[in-house]
Amino acid sequence: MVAQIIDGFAIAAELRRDIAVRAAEMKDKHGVVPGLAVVLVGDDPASGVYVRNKLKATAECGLRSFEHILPADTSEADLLALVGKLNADPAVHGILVQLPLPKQIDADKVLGLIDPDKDVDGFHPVNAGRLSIGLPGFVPCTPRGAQILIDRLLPSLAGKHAVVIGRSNIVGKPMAQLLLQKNATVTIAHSRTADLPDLCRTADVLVAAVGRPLMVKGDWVKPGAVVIDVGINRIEVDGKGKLVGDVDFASAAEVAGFITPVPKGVGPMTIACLMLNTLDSAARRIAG
Ligand SMILES: Nc1nc2c(c(=O)[nH]1)N[C@@H](CN(C=O)c1ccc(C(=O)N[C@@H](CCC(=O)O)C(=O)O)cc1)CN2
Ligand SMILES: [Mg+2]
Repeated sequence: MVAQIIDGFAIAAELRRDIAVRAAEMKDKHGVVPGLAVVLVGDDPASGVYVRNKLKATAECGLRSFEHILPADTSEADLLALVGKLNADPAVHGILVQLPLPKQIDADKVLGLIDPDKDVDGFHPVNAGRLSIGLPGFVPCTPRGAQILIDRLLPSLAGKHAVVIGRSNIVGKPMAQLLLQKNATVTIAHSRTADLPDLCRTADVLVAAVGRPLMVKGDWVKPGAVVIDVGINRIEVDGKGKLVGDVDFASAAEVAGFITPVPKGVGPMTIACLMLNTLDSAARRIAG
C-alpha cells in the first residue's frame, strides 16, 4: 500500500474533545448548554444504532439531548406537531429527525417544517440555498466532516480538480459546493456520466458518495490523489456480513496518496459534525 490512511475515527474523537471544551466555556460565560432534540420514528436497527451513538456523543461533548423515540405507525400529523413544539422550545438549539422515515410520512414535509436556524442536519431548502450562495448556515454533517478531513491535507484546492461521484441533496451536491468554496474545479459525476473511470483518473480529490459497493477501483485513481469514501454498504463475503465503502480500498490504496477507510473514515465525522453544528447553533443564538 502506498496511501496514508486518513483516520476519521481519531480525528472525530479529537473534534468531539474540542467541542466539549468550547461547550464548557459557553456554559461558564453565557450559562447556555446547547440542546439537541433527537427524533427517531420506528425500529430500523441501523437508525437505532446511529441515534444511540448521537445521544452518546451529545453527553460526551457536554451538550443536552432531548430524546423522542416514536412508534413506527406515528402519523405525519403527529410528527409535524412534535417538530412545531421543538421549533418553539428555547432550550432546543438543534433538531435532528433521523432518516429514513416510515412510508406514511413525507420526509420533505417534515424537514421543511424544521426552523432553518435549528436545522443542524442542514437538510432544509433554506440551508441548501445559503450554502449555494455562500451565506452562513448549516452544512449537512457528512460533507462537512469530509471537508474537514480534506482541509487538513489540502487547505487550498486552487488549481485542483475535485470529482464527486453522486448527486444526492444530502452528500453529493453540498460536498461539491464546499469544494467549490475552497476554489477547486469541481465535477459532479453520476450514474449517467460517460467514461467515469477516465474522469476519475483526472481527480486530485475524489469523493465517492454513490451507494455502490466497491465501485471505484484502483485504476480509476490518479496517483497521489486524496480519496474520500462516503459509502456505507453492507455486503456478504464468504457468507459473512461486511461493511464496505464505494471504493475498493485494497486496490485504491495502492495508488492514492491519502484514503479514508470504511468503517472509521467519514462515518464518525458525521456524528462529530452534528455536535459541531449544534454548538454553532447555540453560538449564533447568543451572538443574536
Ligand atoms: N437525519 C439524518 N439521517 C441520516 C444521516 C444524517 O446525517 N442525518 N446520515 C445517515 C446515517 N448516519 C447518521 O445519521 C450515520 C451513518 C454512519 C455512521 C458511522 O459512523 N458509520 C460507521 C460504521 C457504523 C456501522 O458499523 O454501521 C463508520 O463509518 O465507521 C454515522 C452516522 C443516514 N441517515
Ligand atoms: Mg449523513
